[in-house]
Amino acid sequence: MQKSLGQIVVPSHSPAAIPIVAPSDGPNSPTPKPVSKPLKGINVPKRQCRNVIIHGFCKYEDKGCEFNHDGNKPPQEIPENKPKLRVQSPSTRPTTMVSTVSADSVNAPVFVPKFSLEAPLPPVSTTVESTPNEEIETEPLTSPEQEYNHPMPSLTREFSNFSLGNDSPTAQALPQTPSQMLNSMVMMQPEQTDQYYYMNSAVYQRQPLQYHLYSAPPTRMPKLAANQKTIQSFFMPDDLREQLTERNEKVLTIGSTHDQSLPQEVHIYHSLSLLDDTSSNGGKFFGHTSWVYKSVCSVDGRSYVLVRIADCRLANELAMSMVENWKRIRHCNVVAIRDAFSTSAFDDSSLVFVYDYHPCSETLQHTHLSSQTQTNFQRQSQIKASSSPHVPESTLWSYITQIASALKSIHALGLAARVMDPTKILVTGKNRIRLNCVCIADVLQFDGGQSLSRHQQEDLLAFGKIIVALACNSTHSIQNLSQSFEYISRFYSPDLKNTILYLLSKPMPTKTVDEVVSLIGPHILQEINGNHSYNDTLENELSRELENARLVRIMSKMAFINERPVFDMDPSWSETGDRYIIKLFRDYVFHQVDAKGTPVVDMVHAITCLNKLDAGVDEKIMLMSRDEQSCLVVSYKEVKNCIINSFNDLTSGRK
Ligand SMILES: Nc1ncnc2c1ncn2[C@@H]1O[C@H](COP(=O)(O)OP(=O)(O)OP(=O)(O)O)[C@@H](O)[C@H]1O
Repeated sequence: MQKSLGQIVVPSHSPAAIPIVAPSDGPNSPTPKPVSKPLKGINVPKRQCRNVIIHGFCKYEDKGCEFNHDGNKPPQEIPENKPKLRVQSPSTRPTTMVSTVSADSVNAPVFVPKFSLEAPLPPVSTTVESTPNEEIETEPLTSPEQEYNHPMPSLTREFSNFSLGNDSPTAQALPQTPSQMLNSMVMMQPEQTDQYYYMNSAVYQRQPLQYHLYSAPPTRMPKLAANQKTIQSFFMPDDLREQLTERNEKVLTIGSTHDQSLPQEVHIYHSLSLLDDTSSNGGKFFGHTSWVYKSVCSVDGRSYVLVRIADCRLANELAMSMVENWKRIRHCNVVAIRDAFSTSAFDDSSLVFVYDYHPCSETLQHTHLSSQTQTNFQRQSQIKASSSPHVPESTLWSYITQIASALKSIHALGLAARVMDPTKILVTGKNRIRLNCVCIADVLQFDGGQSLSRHQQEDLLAFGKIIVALACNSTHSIQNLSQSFEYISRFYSPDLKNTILYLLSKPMPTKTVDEVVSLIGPHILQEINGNHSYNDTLENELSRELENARLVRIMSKMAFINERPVFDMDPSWSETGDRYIIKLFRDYVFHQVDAKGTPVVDMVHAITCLNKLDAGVDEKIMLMSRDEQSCLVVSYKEVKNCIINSFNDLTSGRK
């Protein structure tokens, strides 16, 4: 038999995923039907046209419709060489699987016309099986090439509908309570309604993450066969997923709405919440009270940090020009400043500096030098050399490298950090640090850059003090340097001690951050190596998740279509035409049973099938109806087209 697009031939090696079982003879089928394979030279009686049965006439009677249009006459014979498309019951030919369904049949819906009789009949494609040995004649809707070459832009549009992120401005401005939701519904005209509006909305209070629900892989894995994989191998490690989920959660969390003291809106920022709620008096910044808020920008929908300097009036208007200078610094170890403005929204004259928000960040002070983590410095001398230091040397070198790198960029642009303090350095994730609150000092104590070199020398000095504090695990260590160096010599390498000595040495013109960088050269290489390895690990994880994102999209589309009770006024919409194929495919992927009727729960099978479906490969599979009365051989590509068509139907705006 010739393979063509219009005819499906089951490949001999086709994986018969659902065993082909002869149907049991029900009460309604007392006699087995004869094999209906059209034999060469024998004419087959022509069958009654369904359009005549349903509508009383067939518009295509004179336009090539090959079926019998004379309701009372017995079916005629058709010429033997006329191409015939049919589905045969698997019961009749269980071994050769004569599923001579047209490939186009996957697009066939359909006895129920969607359009009125006056309107042109929907051009449906050639044939589909609904029960064994039944055929329906149709005209192809589009050429197969047209169907398979689905335009990319429309595909992209469809996928963009699946955006579940909440980082769009629309998503951020969503109603939070059901009553707000109701109000917004009332106010919205039907044509304004975004059909995905509520998909993105956080209507209910977000619940805290249930970390205990994340299960780790068993500690002892059973020995796996070569073709077996653990379920964990498909997904990213739990700890990484937890970390990323927690960050996403932090970004989405909007502060307590009960804090009425905060303004609803400050400039273009709303949903303010205090980031540091431990102190009721705020922090101190060059003698000014400061507050740190997380907020959402109404322009781009992203979260930002607002550092507010309360009750502050600038003596020199030029001071704000420093913000533009600082905006030029885009460095991975500096929290980027985005904007600065003065405002009376807090019922005073406040200066507000806007920074990028890095969720789940802690200050260096909090991570290593808080009252709980600090060791009593007086007892340091009693600590034995055999015990390990509080901050491992590799971590200290990582910090030194990152701070040196940040300072190098800052000093190179003719600026000084001036915020070298453990409370102004953020730690995010493992050893990832960033200088925070840059620029504020330059604005509050504006001097037109006259004391730049002094400030740069102070940066290096403060850098040295931070490392001493971290190494000795005490902020007081700097007050007793001889004891501190004794401790450092005991626990850390001479390289580290020399670097600290250099940073704490007397300020002089030759003492620059460039010198520091050359001093720590070998450790920078180590840091680069570590970063590359970590990047490789993350990329590896990303590549696996990439597949998962594809699968979620295609599964979501299937879920939108399958078992939909009513669409287009048609209660059987999800059971007919393209949708029927999708349903059978869903059964093929997820609802298989073995010979004993036990469910086959095979993740590898499901993921492989879904990947092939998403890629739209030409490989053919055999789908079988639930009553096992009919089977259909289709390619993944055809199933994918069915999904695309049906999803387009759903999203075309028809009611
Ligand atoms: N850009 C940012 N991204 C994410 N979190 C931040 C950012 N800036 C600050 N934070 C968080 O806000 C908290 C408060 O910041 P702040 O600068 O006031 O630190 P602090 O330790 O309270 O210092 P101070 O004692 O001077 O008030 C920090 O602990 C940090 O977790």
